[in-house]
Amino acid sequence: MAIEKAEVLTALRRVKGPDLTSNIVDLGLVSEILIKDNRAYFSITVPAARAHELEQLRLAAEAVVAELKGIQGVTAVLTAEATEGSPAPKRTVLPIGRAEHPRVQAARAKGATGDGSGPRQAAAAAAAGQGVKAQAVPGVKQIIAVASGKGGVGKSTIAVNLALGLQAIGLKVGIIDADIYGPSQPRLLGVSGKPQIAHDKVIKPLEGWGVKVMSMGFLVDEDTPVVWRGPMVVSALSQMLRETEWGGEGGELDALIIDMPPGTGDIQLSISQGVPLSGAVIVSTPQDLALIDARKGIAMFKRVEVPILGIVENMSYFLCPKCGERSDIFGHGGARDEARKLGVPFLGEVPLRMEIREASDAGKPVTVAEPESKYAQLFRDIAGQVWSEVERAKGTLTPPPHLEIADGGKMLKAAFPDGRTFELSAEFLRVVSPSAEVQGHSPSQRITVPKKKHVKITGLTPVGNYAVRIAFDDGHNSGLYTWGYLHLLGREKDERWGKYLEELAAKGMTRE
Ligand SMILES: Nc1ncnc2c1ncn2[C@@H]1O[C@H](COP(=O)(O)OP(=O)(O)OP(=O)(O)O)[C@@H](O)[C@H]1O
Repeated sequence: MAIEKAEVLTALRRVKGPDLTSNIVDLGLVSEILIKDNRAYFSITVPAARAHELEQLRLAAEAVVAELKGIQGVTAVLTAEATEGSPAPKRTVLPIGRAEHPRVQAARAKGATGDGSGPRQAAAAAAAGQGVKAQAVPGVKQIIAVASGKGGVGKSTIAVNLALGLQAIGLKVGIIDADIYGPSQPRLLGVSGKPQIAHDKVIKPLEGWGVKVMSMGFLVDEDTPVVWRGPMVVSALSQMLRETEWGGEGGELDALIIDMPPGTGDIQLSISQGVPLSGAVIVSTPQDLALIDARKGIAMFKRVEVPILGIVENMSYFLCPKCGERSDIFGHGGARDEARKLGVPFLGEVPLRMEIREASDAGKPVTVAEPESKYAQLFRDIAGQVWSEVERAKGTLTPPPHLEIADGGKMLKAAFPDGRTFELSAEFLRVVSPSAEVQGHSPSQRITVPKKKHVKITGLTPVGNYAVRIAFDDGHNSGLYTWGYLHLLGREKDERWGKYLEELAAKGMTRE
């Protein structure tokens, strides 16, 4: 049954205004009520100076609406009329601490399973940073936030290429666009349309280049007033996280990237408290101002004990397409210095390049558009480091193996400190090369075919202390094999890739 605005207004008439004589509706304090998917959103105008003491009023308003039959969620915020310095009165949401909603308390006391709306409320409350411990997200192993202290630094571009880079190193990946002020992931991944609701009201995510994608843009219309987008982002994100079928047929996602809204305000804080993040990647440009904001971002994540996986310096330098000359137009190296000072990993410098922008505009990010380019390589290297940092933070980092090229290059022997030794044929390694020419994470989506039969390994180049780059005699040398990936290949080569390799063999390829 759809919730009507009139019902919400009737309920709110039970709440007395700050003067305790009349109710908040008749006092004209309640804003336009927005109802989406049986979730109600509204604001109550109060004097800015009394925001803290009127928190009870906000809670009371949420509580009376939460009692309506069929309601799925309520978000009320206190706003103040800000007239100073602006020609037209403007509403600002007051940044107040949000206490736990009584209904959430009740649901939690019941183990958050009681009346069906309890868990959802608890999840929304968790996402709203209301002191509920972040719950795990079904179908997702690790969640990585990509954040920036300010807008326009290329956060979304880095996020999508990071997702594709992670996929290229053998992981199953999804991405959520939480940037309510300008959702761009579907466009970047060349995806259009809206996700379908499958069985049991579960949302089926869209998919672009093998990456599962959900966007705030699917749930919150562009015509939603900006003042509402902040509060809505938190509950819509919670809904998207927990009601989307991330796992599905392909199995659990190894990593879900959240393209965060730019900045370090209340919304970002709520997300980082309410979502079980494995860590955060901070994107910055080299300018001092951007770095100050990046520092704020790092401080915010540290405050809520989210590990910083590292900093990426984007638009780090300009490479002249004609002469190849490099200019440090924004200054350069600031993020590297900042990372050193703050004791967080520095993940890499991404140049300002037309190819990167054009590829994004065309819905085919550079990592898939030009997989052999140095930019794609760079994103795979960044992804490799990010993943190692995630594993380090979780205590699951695979220690380096002893590697040996055997049988005249036909075989790689990998002996891991856990005592396991794997023999991986050159041809198998070539086929499962984690380069971006390999699109998609399932064997059938992989398009890599060695350029010659009986391919051999010609060289191993260690990268950091987390991966090796393997060169083959057909000229391919851009695949980055992390220790974790090599271990996985050894463990699961038959189950995951056996059938595919048989198909290749049927086409005339051999496994040795
Ligand atoms: N390294 C780069 N080289 C060239 N263009 C880039 C690069 N990184 C990002 N851009 C371009 O800069 C613009 C802004 O990038 P993007 O949308 O990724 O930034 P953002 O930080 O997510 O922005 P917002 O905060 O507004 O969401 C886009 O047009 C994008 O294509």
